[in-house]
Amino acid sequence: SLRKMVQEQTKHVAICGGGLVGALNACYMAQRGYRVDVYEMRQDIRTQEIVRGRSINLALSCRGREALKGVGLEETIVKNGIPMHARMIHDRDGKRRPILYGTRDQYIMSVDRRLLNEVLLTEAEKYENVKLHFNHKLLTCNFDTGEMLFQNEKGDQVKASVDLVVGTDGAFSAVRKQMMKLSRFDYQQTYIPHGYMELNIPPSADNEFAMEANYLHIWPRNEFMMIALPNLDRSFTTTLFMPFDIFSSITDERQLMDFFTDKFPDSIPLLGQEALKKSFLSSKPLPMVTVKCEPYHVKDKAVIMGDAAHALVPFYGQGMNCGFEDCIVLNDILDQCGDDFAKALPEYTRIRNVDAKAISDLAMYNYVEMRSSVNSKLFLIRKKLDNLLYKLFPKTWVPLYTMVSFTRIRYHECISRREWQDKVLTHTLRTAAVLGGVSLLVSAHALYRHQGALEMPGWLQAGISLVEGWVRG
Ligand SMILES: Cc1cc2nc3c(=O)[nH]c(=O)nc-3n(C[C@H](O)[C@H](O)[C@H](O)COP(=O)(O)OP(=O)(O)OC[C@H]3O[C@@H](n4cnc5c(N)ncnc54)[C@H](O)[C@@H]3O)c2cc1C
Ligand SMILES: Cc1cnn(-c2ccc(OCc3ccccc3)c(C(=O)O)c2)c1-c1ccc(Cl)c(F)c1
Repeated sequence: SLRKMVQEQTKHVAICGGGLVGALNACYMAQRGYRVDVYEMRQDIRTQEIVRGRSINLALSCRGREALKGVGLEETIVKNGIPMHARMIHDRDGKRRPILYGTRDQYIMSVDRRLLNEVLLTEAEKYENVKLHFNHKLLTCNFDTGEMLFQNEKGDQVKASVDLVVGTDGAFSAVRKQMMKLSRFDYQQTYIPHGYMELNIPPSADNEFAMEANYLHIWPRNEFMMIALPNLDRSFTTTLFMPFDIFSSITDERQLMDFFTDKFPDSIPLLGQEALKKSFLSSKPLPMVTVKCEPYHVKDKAVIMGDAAHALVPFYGQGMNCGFEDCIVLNDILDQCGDDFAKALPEYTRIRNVDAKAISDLAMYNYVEMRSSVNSKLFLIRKKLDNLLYKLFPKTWVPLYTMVSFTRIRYHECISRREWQDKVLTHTLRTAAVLGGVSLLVSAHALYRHQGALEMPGWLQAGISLVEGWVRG
């Protein structure tokens, strides 16, 4: 029948992992007319009750917004987010200084992770060619036949076979695990010595934000960093980043209060002393892993995206933004290749791998930089200098953070442009210094001659002979 023919013609795709990237990608593939089955190992998060004070939020920037726009969701998400126009740097003496991210329209957004996932799942479900399967954990998949084996909540095994397996199952991806058995699959992972712990700054007594709302609050203390992003309920989700061995050295209330009084004194009244003690001493710090691998595809049968392909350390706030941008990149390539997976998948690896590695390196660079040399003074100086040079040379000195967060310049190009800018700037500054120095010497020399001074000071003679030598050389 016609229906059977159409069904044969229609690409059948399984998306393993209904997290942020999987749910978004389901919308992109549904838009292409594919038959989409999403398999998520957890239960439907939309049925779980909301736990107050446990909201996790994420910084959404340009790349992620563009991806949401591609499926008509940007407005919905922006409406439910809070713009952050600047960083608010907290000094140890409690002083707070804002540094703008750029112009009025250059801001990042604080969005609630759970709400984002729910909106994406609900949007995906609206497509009649999308089916969501919760409580389905992928066990194995066969890249020759497209067969997949799941385990459902009853412990039964469920089989499925499709034209394309999409692995969006996160940093510990089962699809990637299968790929690792194949020859010439490169893989590397690194756990960093820092852990992170989420704390909560509740609204103030009169139910207002306890700090300025439209800011990314940062307490940079070299090897300790803390950030706070605002929530719609006027609380701030606060994340403390610290080496695991420091976490484990704080075992009682005294040690905890000594530590916070020394490092983050202004945050104690905001977090609430009793709440801080309770949540810190009852939580375990979580690990952060970075994963790099190549290729992202297997023949015309499988592709991995999001954290499954490139888990980043969170020191650039780009993991989700990068995973969302993966969806645009693959969608554009499918347009160019006319939905021919044999062509599109190798092209996806060729294009995306170099950019994912670039943002992974940038995130790790930020981690190393901030851990080793960035306290609040230096944070301020570097960002103010960045903004000043950007004002003076808007075409040549675009801060790296601006390129990464407010443009869709390919991640690897952000690095090469930055290196070029550094070269240009150091060359310009050196030339200016030399020219400045030479003109200083020449005018000083002329001044002395004019005043008939016979004996020129030694530094002037040395400088003049240096310049003569340089000019002759
Ligand atoms: C502390 C911290 C702060 C962060 N802050 C930011 C930020 O500010 N901005 C930003 O852009 N990013 C941020 N990130 C990164 C962001 O959280 C991730 O990049 C993003 O969640 C990746 O989405 P994903 O869908 O690829 O993976 P995940 O969100 O991990 O989703 C994977 C899904 O797959 C499911 N799954 C796993 N295994 C299986 C299986 N075998 N079968 C079926 N389903 C499976 C999981 O249940 C999950 O639902 C942060 C990360 C951390 C750790
Ligand atoms: C969630 C999120 C969204 N963006 N950023 C972010 C990251 C780095 C930044 O600068 C690095 C730097 C500052 C000073 C010197 C070198 C590098 C800036 C900035 O420029 O404001 C903003 C984060 C974030 C995530 C974790 C930590 Cl620990 C953190 F502090 C911020």
